[in-house]
Amino acid sequence: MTGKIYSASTTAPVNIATLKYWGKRDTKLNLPTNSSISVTLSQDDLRTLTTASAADFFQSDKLWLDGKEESLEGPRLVACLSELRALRKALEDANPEFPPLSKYHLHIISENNFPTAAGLASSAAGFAALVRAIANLYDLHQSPEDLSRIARQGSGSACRSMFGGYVAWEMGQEADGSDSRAVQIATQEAWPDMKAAILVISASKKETSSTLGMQTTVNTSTLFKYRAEVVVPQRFKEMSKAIVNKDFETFGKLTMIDSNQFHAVCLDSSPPVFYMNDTSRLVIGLIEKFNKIHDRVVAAYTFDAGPNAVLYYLERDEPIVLGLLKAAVPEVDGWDKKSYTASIAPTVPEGVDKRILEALREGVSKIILTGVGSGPQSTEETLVDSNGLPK
Ligand SMILES: Nc1ncnc2c1ncn2[C@@H]1O[C@H](COP(=O)(O)OP(=O)(O)OP(=O)(O)O)[C@@H](O)[C@H]1O
Ligand SMILES: C[C@@](O)(CCOP(=O)(O)OP(=O)(O)O)CC(=O)O
Repeated sequence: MTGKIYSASTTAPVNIATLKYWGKRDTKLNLPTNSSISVTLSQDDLRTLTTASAADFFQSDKLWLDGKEESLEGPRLVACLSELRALRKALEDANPEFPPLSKYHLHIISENNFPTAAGLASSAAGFAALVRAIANLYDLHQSPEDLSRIARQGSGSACRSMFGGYVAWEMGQEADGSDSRAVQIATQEAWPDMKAAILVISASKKETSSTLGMQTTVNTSTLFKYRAEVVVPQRFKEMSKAIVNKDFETFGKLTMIDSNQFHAVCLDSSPPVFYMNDTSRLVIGLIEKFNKIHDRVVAAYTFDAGPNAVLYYLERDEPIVLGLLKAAVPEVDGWDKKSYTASIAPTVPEGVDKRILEALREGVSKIILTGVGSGPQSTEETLVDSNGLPK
């Protein structure tokens, strides 16, 4: 017997930090040791689509990710579901005519249009979509800031994917995490010409998870304390100001030095944690040289917990940045996704060693061209069929 299935679907974006979150002061609540900042990337290129559904005949909570059933027993998922259910329960208590969705089991179906667990921030988009979809299903009226506190418990960086544009995660001080949440620094419209090129250097699952890597750093790195207590608070103010002022020179410089410091504290951990590889380091060398030749910051690199490079640059510099990348990796997948790249000529600026470009060719498998984008969006597209199962 099947009864009514209630459902809601949303998409959610990936975000790539420009001031990195690395370290937890509370591992259960995902409370960070420092505030962080990120750019939300366009969902035209990278997105999670999640449908949350509830019905009185569902036998248990279930999650399907990219067509495969996954366990819902992990403490992070449990924390998100129980907080959302408690909010729905309060709404039902105040409005007895509402259907008792808080008592029904959930079927959650999700698809990422990019590789999962490959250092492309799938957990951020995934948990943001899960929280947003259930909040929509439950008709919750909490603000994105409030919901970001729940998404944070799924994966820290997920709290920043509750917003589009330029986003800060304020670390907060409270032991219960009530003030550790994401806020928007600037909308996508306020600084729309931010572009990003992702060089996929490896799309395989990483060796050391972010969760494990950052706890090794917190427990063993002596440089880490200085980063969290002295460097990041100052950098947070400078980067927020650079974003509001659309000052790419400062934004880009801070982005690069912060990525490098994050990887330095990883190296200062015991045992050391390595996320970048030789190709990643070639990208750093190339971009440093390129900026030097132009005598300004044209492109800024950043690397998360994996070897993939993300380059931020402004739209007006697209011809020279993509000209360089076309000279380096002309054959990789991804160029054909954007028709405007056909007219961009491969260009090697004088002073760039062609051997570096040739070496890069060996290590880069794909390019994703994207830019700043919006936050989660409700959609009519649904992943659930009339029996409450994945379509
Ligand atoms: N759409 C989704 N819905 C729910 N959970 C998801 C979704 N996508 C990813 N996840 C969860 O996130 C995990 C992957 O997170 P992980 O941190 O290992 O990789 P990543 O997010 O791609 O990389 P990084 O955070 O370093 O950029 C998956 O194993 C899954 O548990
Ligand atoms: C390097 C980072 O991407 C680390 C992200 O870590 P996660 O948010 O994936 O970690 P958990 O909270 O343990 O799920 C930097 C960042 O996104 O700020």
